Amino acid sequence: MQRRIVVKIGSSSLTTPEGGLNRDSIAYFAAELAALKSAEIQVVLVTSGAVAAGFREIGYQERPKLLHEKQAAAAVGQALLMQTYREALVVHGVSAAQVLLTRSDFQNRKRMGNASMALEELLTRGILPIINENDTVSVDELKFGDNDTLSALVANLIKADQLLILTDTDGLYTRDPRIDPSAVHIGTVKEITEEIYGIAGGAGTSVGTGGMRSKIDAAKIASRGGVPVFVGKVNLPGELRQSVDGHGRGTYFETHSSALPRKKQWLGFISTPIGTLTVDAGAEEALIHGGRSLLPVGVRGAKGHFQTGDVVEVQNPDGEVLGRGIVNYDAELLQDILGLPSSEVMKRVNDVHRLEVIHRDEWISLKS
Ligand SMILES: Nc1ncnc2c1ncn2[C@@H]1O[C@H](COP(=O)(O)OP(=O)(O)O)[C@@H](O)[C@H]1O
Ligand SMILES: N[C@@H](CCC(=O)OP(=O)(O)O)C(=O)O
Repeated sequence: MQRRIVVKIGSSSLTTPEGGLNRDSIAYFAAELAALKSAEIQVVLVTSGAVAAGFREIGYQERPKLLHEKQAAAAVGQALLMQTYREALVVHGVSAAQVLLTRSDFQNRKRMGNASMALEELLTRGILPIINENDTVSVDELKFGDNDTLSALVANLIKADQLLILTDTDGLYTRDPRIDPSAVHIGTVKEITEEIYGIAGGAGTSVGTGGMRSKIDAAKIASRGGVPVFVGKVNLPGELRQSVDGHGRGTYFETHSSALPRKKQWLGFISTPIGTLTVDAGAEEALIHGGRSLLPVGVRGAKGHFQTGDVVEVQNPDGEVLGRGIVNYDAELLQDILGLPSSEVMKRVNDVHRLEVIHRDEWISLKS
């Protein structure tokens, strides 16, 4: 079985701060990607840079902030981006395909099936799929915004062996190194804890969007999908291959667990919660450490107009998100029984198919 890698390149590595594509960078990445393909590694590229590449040509002085302006800039920039990649790749005999995806595509099983089949076919035929968010049609609440999350979902979808998130810094530091030059580099992260989230800051430049925080989010999604992640910098010949082989300038995020079942990946990282439940300390313990289901007795409050079968977010009284699950009651009925012991619930309801508010098989913990 051939090794399969997803490489994500951020705007900061592809464009100049003033706007516009850095053609030398794209030529460099094209050579590095071609070298992986020559080594019989299957590669999918997730690339940002459409907005940054297009905004000057459309007449904006700086990276636009309004959604419709970003969408217009991306429409110009995406064509430029693909054209530049294709020209740079053809020199190495590599043919590229454009794939544009949105978050709502991941929420639709059929569309995901189609994307997955198309990607498989492209890889089988030796083509390099180049993926970006379909910025021009993405609406605000369904946007990835940065491509880090998109790259993690793609890595899980195609069951990649590794995800490499390339950026302008050589990985994670104890603080944003642009702000604190004495920050210490972290070579390996065994587990993504609250502490790791605490040290990751926002974007470093005016062209980048997600910063280190969104890379940690992505690393979490991929590692829960069973895909190890590298976040770092490559700009020397042969350095992408070295990074794949574990000798890169960056941070390696390990994965211990085997891949979560697809249903749980969907629940945790793709679904859109319709409501929020607040649970007490006993229920938190049962869900997080006990591997148990959520019973009505542990629910303190419910917000939102959810129906049976919808996804809800679960939090503790401090507002900390504990996870997500599929709820077995609609909001109205749950209001009548929350806090009640199971014996009492059984007296009041007669046609629910389960007593549990969230069954453990339909729950994913998101607590770090
Ligand atoms: N703890 C940290 N360690 C390293 N970089 C950090 C940290 N916190 C914030 N950053 C910033 O994240 C930036 C990379 O993210 P971003 O600008 O979004 O790049 P990209 O366009 O490649 O996605 C770095 O340039 C750095 O300034
Ligand atoms: N889809 C957008 C990605 C936005 C962006 O800047 O993302 P990133 O550089 O990965 O933080 C684009 O191509 O401009």
